[in-house]
Amino acid sequence: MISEPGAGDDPPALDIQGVSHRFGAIEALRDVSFRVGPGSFCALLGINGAGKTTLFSLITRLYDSTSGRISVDGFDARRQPGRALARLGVVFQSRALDADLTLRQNLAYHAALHGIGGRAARRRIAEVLELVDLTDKVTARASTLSGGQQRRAEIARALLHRPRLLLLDEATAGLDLRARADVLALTRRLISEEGVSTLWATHIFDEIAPSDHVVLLHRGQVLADTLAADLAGDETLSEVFLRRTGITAEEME
Ligand SMILES: Nc1ncnc2c1ncn2[C@@H]1O[C@H](COP(=O)(O)OP(=O)(O)OP(=O)(O)O)[C@@H](O)[C@H]1O
Repeated sequence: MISEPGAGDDPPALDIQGVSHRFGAIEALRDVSFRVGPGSFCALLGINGAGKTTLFSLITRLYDSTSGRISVDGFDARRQPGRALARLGVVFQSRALDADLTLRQNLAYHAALHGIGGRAARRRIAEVLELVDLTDKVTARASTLSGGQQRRAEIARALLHRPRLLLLDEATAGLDLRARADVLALTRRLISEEGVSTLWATHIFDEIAPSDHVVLLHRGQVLADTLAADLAGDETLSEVFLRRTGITAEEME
Protein backbone atom coordinates (compact mmCIF):
# COMPACT_ATOMS: atom_id res chain seq x y z
CA MET A 1 0.00 0.00 0.00
CA ILE A 2 1.27 3.49 -0.77
CA SER A 3 1.49 5.41 2.50
CA GLU A 4 -0.66 8.36 1.60
CA PRO A 5 0.68 11.61 2.95
CA GLY A 6 -1.82 13.22 5.21
CA ALA A 7 -3.26 9.87 6.26
CA GLY A 8 -1.51 10.11 9.66
CA ASP A 9 0.04 12.96 11.59
CA ASP A 10 3.41 12.80 9.84
CA PRO A 11 4.06 14.96 6.78
CA PRO A 12 5.21 13.22 3.59
CA ALA A 13 8.92 12.35 3.68
CA LEU A 14 9.16 14.03 0.29
CA ASP A 15 6.68 16.30 -1.45
CA ILE A 16 7.48 17.41 -5.00
CA GLN A 17 4.97 19.80 -6.55
CA GLY A 18 5.14 21.24 -10.05
CA VAL A 19 8.93 21.06 -10.33
CA SER A 20 10.53 21.98 -13.66
CA HIS A 21 14.17 22.41 -14.57
CA ARG A 22 16.01 23.49 -17.69
CA PHE A 23 19.62 23.28 -18.79
CA GLY A 24 19.52 25.99 -21.44
CA ALA A 25 17.38 24.60 -24.25
CA ILE A 26 17.11 21.16 -22.60
CA GLU A 27 14.00 20.66 -20.52
CA ALA A 28 15.27 18.08 -18.00
CA LEU A 29 12.12 18.08 -15.84
CA ARG A 30 8.64 19.29 -16.70
CA ASP A 31 6.00 19.90 -14.04
CA VAL A 32 7.00 16.91 -11.89
CA SER A 33 4.76 16.19 -8.90
CA PHE A 34 4.64 13.22 -6.53
CA ARG A 35 4.92 12.38 -2.84
CA VAL A 36 6.78 9.76 -0.84
CA GLY A 37 4.83 8.81 2.26
CA PRO A 38 6.39 8.49 5.71
CA GLY A 39 8.09 5.12 6.23
CA SER A 40 7.69 3.96 2.64
CA PHE A 41 9.75 2.74 -0.31
CA CYS A 42 9.24 4.56 -3.60
CA ALA A 43 10.92 3.45 -6.82
CA LEU A 44 11.76 6.24 -9.24
CA LEU A 45 11.84 4.30 -12.50
CA GLY A 46 13.43 5.77 -15.60
CA ILE A 47 16.07 5.10 -18.23
CA ASN A 48 19.20 7.20 -18.82
CA GLY A 49 18.30 10.81 -19.36
CA ALA A 50 14.86 10.53 -17.74
CA GLY A 51 15.78 13.24 -15.25
CA LYS A 52 16.40 11.19 -12.09
CA THR A 53 19.78 12.70 -11.26
CA THR A 54 18.51 16.21 -12.01
CA LEU A 55 15.65 15.64 -9.60
CA PHE A 56 18.06 14.40 -6.91
CA SER A 57 20.24 17.46 -7.48
CA LEU A 58 17.23 19.69 -6.92
CA ILE A 59 16.18 17.87 -3.75
CA THR A 60 19.71 18.15 -2.36
CA ARG A 61 19.90 21.84 -3.38
CA LEU A 62 22.82 21.32 -5.75
CA TYR A 63 20.59 23.14 -8.24
CA ASP A 64 17.73 25.49 -7.62
CA SER A 65 14.56 24.53 -9.47
CA THR A 66 13.20 26.84 -12.14
CA SER A 67 9.72 26.41 -10.71
CA GLY A 68 7.71 24.36 -8.23
CA ARG A 69 8.16 23.37 -4.60
CA ILE A 70 10.11 20.63 -2.82
CA SER A 71 9.58 19.73 0.85
CA VAL A 72 11.44 17.17 2.93
CA ASP A 73 9.59 15.94 6.00
CA GLY A 74 7.44 19.06 5.87
CA PHE A 75 10.31 21.55 5.44
CA ASP A 76 10.49 23.63 2.29
CA ALA A 77 13.85 23.01 0.61
CA ARG A 78 14.15 26.59 -0.61
CA ARG A 79 12.87 28.51 2.42
CA GLN A 80 14.22 26.19 5.13
CA PRO A 81 17.17 24.48 3.42
CA GLY A 82 19.05 23.71 6.64
CA ARG A 83 16.13 21.87 8.19
CA ALA A 84 15.20 20.12 4.96
CA LEU A 85 18.77 18.93 4.31
CA ALA A 86 19.19 17.77 7.91
CA ARG A 87 16.38 15.29 7.23
CA LEU A 88 17.97 13.94 4.08
CA GLY A 89 20.51 11.14 3.58
CA VAL A 90 21.97 10.66 0.12
CA VAL A 91 23.78 7.86 -1.67
CA PHE A 92 24.95 9.15 -5.04
CA GLN A 93 25.76 7.09 -8.12
CA SER A 94 29.48 7.72 -7.82
CA ARG A 95 31.57 6.25 -5.02
CA ALA A 96 31.83 8.58 -2.05
CA LEU A 97 34.16 7.00 0.53
CA ASP A 98 37.72 8.14 1.06
CA ALA A 99 39.63 5.05 -0.08
CA ASP A 100 42.65 5.66 2.18
CA LEU A 101 40.68 6.07 5.39
CA THR A 102 39.24 3.30 7.52
CA LEU A 103 35.51 2.81 7.70
CA ARG A 104 35.47 4.37 11.19
CA GLN A 105 37.43 7.41 9.99
CA ASN A 106 35.12 7.85 7.00
CA LEU A 107 32.07 7.75 9.23
CA ALA A 108 33.57 9.92 11.98
CA TYR A 109 34.44 12.59 9.43
CA HIS A 110 30.91 12.61 8.08
CA ALA A 111 29.40 12.57 11.57
CA ALA A 112 31.47 15.65 12.43
CA LEU A 113 30.08 17.42 9.35
CA HIS A 114 26.65 16.88 10.86
CA GLY A 115 27.78 18.17 14.25
CA ILE A 116 27.95 14.70 15.82
CA GLY A 117 31.16 14.15 17.76
CA GLY A 118 32.72 12.36 20.72
CA ARG A 119 30.82 9.60 22.43
CA ALA A 120 27.59 10.26 20.49
CA ALA A 121 29.48 9.76 17.22
CA ARG A 122 31.11 6.53 18.42
CA ARG A 123 27.73 5.18 19.53
CA ARG A 124 25.96 6.12 16.31
CA ILE A 125 28.80 4.73 14.15
CA ALA A 126 28.49 1.41 15.97
CA GLU A 127 24.71 1.46 15.43
CA VAL A 128 24.80 2.19 11.72
CA LEU A 129 27.55 -0.34 11.09
CA GLU A 130 25.44 -2.97 12.79
CA LEU A 131 22.44 -1.95 10.67
CA VAL A 132 24.41 -2.55 7.47
CA ASP A 133 26.19 -5.62 8.85
CA LEU A 134 29.72 -4.18 8.64
CA THR A 135 30.69 -4.12 12.31
CA ASP A 136 33.68 -6.36 11.65
CA LYS A 137 35.02 -3.95 8.99
CA VAL A 138 35.25 -0.86 11.19
CA THR A 139 39.06 -0.71 11.04
CA ALA A 140 39.35 -1.78 7.40
CA ARG A 141 40.46 0.77 4.81
CA ALA A 142 37.60 1.64 2.45
CA SER A 143 39.75 0.56 -0.52
CA THR A 144 39.82 -3.02 0.80
CA LEU A 145 36.03 -3.37 0.88
CA SER A 146 34.10 -5.09 -1.92
CA GLY A 147 31.77 -3.04 -4.12
CA GLY A 148 28.74 -4.22 -2.18
CA GLN A 149 30.38 -3.50 1.18
CA GLN A 150 31.30 0.00 0.01
CA ARG A 151 27.71 0.65 -1.00
CA ARG A 152 26.49 -0.58 2.40
CA ALA A 153 29.09 1.64 4.07
CA GLU A 154 27.78 4.61 2.06
CA ILE A 155 24.28 3.79 3.25
CA ALA A 156 25.58 3.67 6.84
CA ARG A 157 27.18 7.06 6.27
CA ALA A 158 23.93 8.49 4.91
CA LEU A 159 22.10 7.25 8.03
CA LEU A 160 24.44 8.79 10.63
CA HIS A 161 22.33 11.88 11.30
CA ARG A 162 19.04 9.92 11.41
CA PRO A 163 17.48 11.28 8.21
CA ARG A 164 13.77 10.87 7.49
CA LEU A 165 14.38 10.33 3.78
CA LEU A 166 17.09 8.38 1.98
CA LEU A 167 17.81 9.15 -1.67
CA LEU A 168 19.59 6.37 -3.52
CA ASP A 169 20.62 7.02 -7.12
CA GLU A 170 21.15 3.74 -8.98
CA ALA A 171 22.58 2.29 -5.77
CA THR A 172 23.16 -1.14 -7.28
CA ALA A 173 25.08 0.09 -10.34
CA GLY A 174 28.24 -1.91 -10.92
CA LEU A 175 27.42 -4.58 -8.32
CA ASP A 176 27.07 -8.29 -8.98
CA LEU A 177 23.68 -9.96 -8.58
CA ARG A 178 24.27 -11.09 -5.01
CA ALA A 179 25.51 -7.69 -3.83
CA ARG A 180 22.61 -5.98 -5.62
CA ALA A 181 20.10 -8.15 -3.82
CA ASP A 182 21.86 -7.47 -0.48
CA VAL A 183 21.80 -3.70 -0.92
CA LEU A 184 18.15 -3.72 -1.94
CA ALA A 185 17.13 -6.01 0.95
CA LEU A 186 19.09 -3.84 3.37
CA THR A 187 17.37 -0.69 2.14
CA ARG A 188 13.93 -2.27 2.52
CA ARG A 189 14.86 -3.42 6.04
CA LEU A 190 15.86 0.12 7.04
CA ILE A 191 12.31 1.30 6.43
CA SER A 192 11.03 -0.91 9.23
CA GLU A 193 14.08 -0.72 11.52
CA GLU A 194 14.95 2.98 11.16
CA GLY A 195 11.60 4.27 9.94
CA VAL A 196 13.36 6.03 7.07
CA SER A 197 11.56 6.54 3.76
CA THR A 198 13.40 5.76 0.56
CA LEU A 199 13.39 7.18 -2.94
CA TRP A 200 15.16 4.50 -4.98
CA ALA A 201 16.12 5.63 -8.49
CA THR A 202 16.55 2.73 -10.87
CA HIS A 203 16.12 1.49 -14.42
CA ILE A 204 16.03 -2.17 -13.32
CA PHE A 205 12.51 -3.60 -13.26
CA ASP A 206 13.51 -6.59 -11.09
CA GLU A 207 14.27 -4.24 -8.22
CA ILE A 208 10.61 -3.23 -7.96
CA ALA A 209 8.17 -5.35 -5.95
CA PRO A 210 4.43 -5.42 -6.78
CA SER A 211 3.61 -3.67 -3.50
CA ASP A 212 6.06 -0.80 -4.13
CA HIS A 213 5.02 2.74 -4.93
CA VAL A 214 6.48 3.48 -8.35
CA VAL A 215 6.93 6.81 -10.10
CA LEU A 216 7.65 6.36 -13.79
CA LEU A 217 9.76 9.26 -15.06
CA HIS A 218 10.40 9.60 -18.78
CA ARG A 219 11.96 12.52 -20.65
CA GLY A 220 11.44 14.70 -17.61
CA GLN A 221 7.77 13.91 -17.11
CA VAL A 222 5.91 11.67 -14.66
CA LEU A 223 3.98 9.12 -16.75
CA ALA A 224 2.70 7.10 -13.79
CA ASP A 225 2.55 7.43 -10.00
CA THR A 226 0.95 4.38 -8.44
CA LEU A 227 1.46 0.88 -7.00
CA ALA A 228 3.69 -1.29 -9.18
CA ALA A 229 1.01 -4.02 -9.21
CA ASP A 230 -1.62 -1.54 -10.42
CA LEU A 231 0.72 -0.12 -13.05
CA ALA A 232 1.58 -3.56 -14.40
CA GLY A 233 -1.96 -5.02 -14.34
CA ASP A 234 -1.88 -8.16 -16.50
CA GLU A 235 1.42 -7.17 -18.13
CA THR A 236 4.97 -7.25 -16.80
CA LEU A 237 6.41 -3.98 -15.58
CA SER A 238 8.82 -3.92 -18.53
CA GLU A 239 5.97 -4.44 -21.04
CA VAL A 240 3.94 -1.61 -19.59
CA PHE A 241 7.06 0.59 -19.41
CA LEU A 242 7.80 0.09 -23.12
CA ARG A 243 4.16 0.69 -24.05
CA ARG A 244 3.81 3.85 -21.95
CA THR A 245 7.13 5.38 -23.02
CA GLY A 246 6.91 4.30 -26.65
CA ILE A 247 10.54 3.16 -26.66
CA THR A 248 11.74 -0.20 -27.97
CA ALA A 249 13.38 -3.02 -26.04
CA GLU A 250 16.60 -2.32 -28.00
CA GLU A 251 16.60 1.30 -26.86
CA MET A 252 16.44 0.03 -23.27
CA GLU A 253 19.84 -1.67 -23.67
N1 LIG B 1 24.58 19.70 -16.35
C1 LIG B 1 23.82 19.49 -17.43
N2 LIG B 1 23.88 20.30 -18.50
C2 LIG B 1 23.10 20.08 -19.59
N3 LIG B 1 22.21 19.07 -19.70
C3 LIG B 1 22.10 18.22 -18.65
C4 LIG B 1 22.91 18.38 -17.47
N4 LIG B 1 22.58 17.39 -16.61
C5 LIG B 1 21.63 16.65 -17.22
N5 LIG B 1 21.33 17.15 -18.45
C6 LIG B 1 20.32 16.65 -19.38
O1 LIG B 1 19.09 16.59 -18.68
C7 LIG B 1 18.38 15.41 -19.01
C8 LIG B 1 18.16 14.57 -17.74
O2 LIG B 1 19.42 14.05 -17.30
P1 LIG B 1 19.62 13.26 -15.92
O3 LIG B 1 21.09 13.05 -15.73
O4 LIG B 1 18.88 13.95 -14.87
O5 LIG B 1 18.91 11.87 -16.24
P2 LIG B 1 19.03 10.50 -15.44
O6 LIG B 1 17.66 9.91 -15.46
O7 LIG B 1 19.63 10.72 -14.13
O8 LIG B 1 20.01 9.65 -16.33
P3 LIG B 1 21.41 9.00 -15.89
O9 LIG B 1 21.06 7.81 -15.09
O10 LIG B 1 22.07 8.72 -17.20
O11 LIG B 1 22.14 10.07 -15.10
C9 LIG B 1 19.19 14.70 -20.07
O12 LIG B 1 18.70 15.12 -21.33
C10 LIG B 1 20.60 15.22 -19.84
O13 LIG B 1 21.34 15.20 -21.04
